[in-house]
Amino acid sequence: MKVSVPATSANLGPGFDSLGIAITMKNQVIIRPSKFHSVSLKGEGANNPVLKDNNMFISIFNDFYHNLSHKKRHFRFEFFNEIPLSRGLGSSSAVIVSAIASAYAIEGIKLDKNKLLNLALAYENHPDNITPAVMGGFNVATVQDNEVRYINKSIPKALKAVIVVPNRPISTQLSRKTLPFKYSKDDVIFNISHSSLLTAAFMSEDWKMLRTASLDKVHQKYRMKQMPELFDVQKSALRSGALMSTLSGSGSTLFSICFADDAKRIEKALRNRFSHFKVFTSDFDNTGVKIDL
Ligand SMILES: Nc1ncnc2c1ncn2[C@@H]1O[C@H](COP(=O)(O)OP(=O)(O)OP(=O)(O)O)[C@@H](O)[C@H]1O
Ligand SMILES: N[C@@H](CCO)C(=O)O
Repeated sequence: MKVSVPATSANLGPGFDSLGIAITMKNQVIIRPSKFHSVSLKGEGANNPVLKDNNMFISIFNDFYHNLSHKKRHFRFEFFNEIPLSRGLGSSSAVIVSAIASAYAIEGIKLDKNKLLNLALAYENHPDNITPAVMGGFNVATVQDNEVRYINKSIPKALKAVIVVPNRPISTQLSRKTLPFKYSKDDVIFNISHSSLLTAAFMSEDWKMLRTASLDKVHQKYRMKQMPELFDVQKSALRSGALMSTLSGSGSTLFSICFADDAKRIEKALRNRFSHFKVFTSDFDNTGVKIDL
């Protein structure tokens, strides 16, 4: 059985804890019944001993598997990870979503995507990464009465993402602690209006509006101060023709959206200037989690 889950970029500027989008970069796991428990890891995190010995996927999978099945079985887990850890591309959401989906699939139980999303919420209480990880595309989401309420929109092929991944991680948990406890009324109004405009721009495919609509006063500047070079990455991306450029999730990745025809030029400009970072272009994913039995 094989499960794959896309990487995601959350917030998209002003939509803190609410907006998120999926790209084609993904994590994949193949699970087979086996005489003994064993784990193989390829790609991102392959040399990280924590992922072998105390793997978040295995512990979430076991929680669900033991509740769903009364048989005692062992499995071989083969992980192929493309999503870098703690870089703001939704690595933890991908793990949560794939572990829950796998436990149901291995027991042959069909799991509705909305139920999967609500189960994932127990492990990540903001819905902006888990919603695109499950559904694909652009998503605006909130939580009410312990349920994710969302609206989803596919992204056309005419758009691509140009992504700059710094060589230093930022933990979401720590990064959230750098944010203020209180915001001024002006900043709150600024973010509500920009997040609303950004959502409307995605829904109506008014791409020229993205640059203005993606401005934020709630989290980016506080977080980017930890790695001031990110301000230069953002300015360079916009100067090279990106439609918008925002801190991805809690960082450290800078995520730019552009017209497909401009992607190679923007990627080249960013690679020339920030050769010590990983720079690449990606398509958007409109499918979300995929399960092959
Ligand atoms: N492939 C993986 N296998 C097991 N655990 C993982 C894997 N990828 C990430 N994790 C866990 O998730 C943690 C990273 O989560 P964190 O929320 O800090 O970053 P992120 O999800 O990549 O970023 P963001 O939420 O900003 O998009 C890692 O420290 C590790 O515990
Ligand atoms: N909305 C979250 C995304 C990262 O998980 C944050 O910015 O902290």
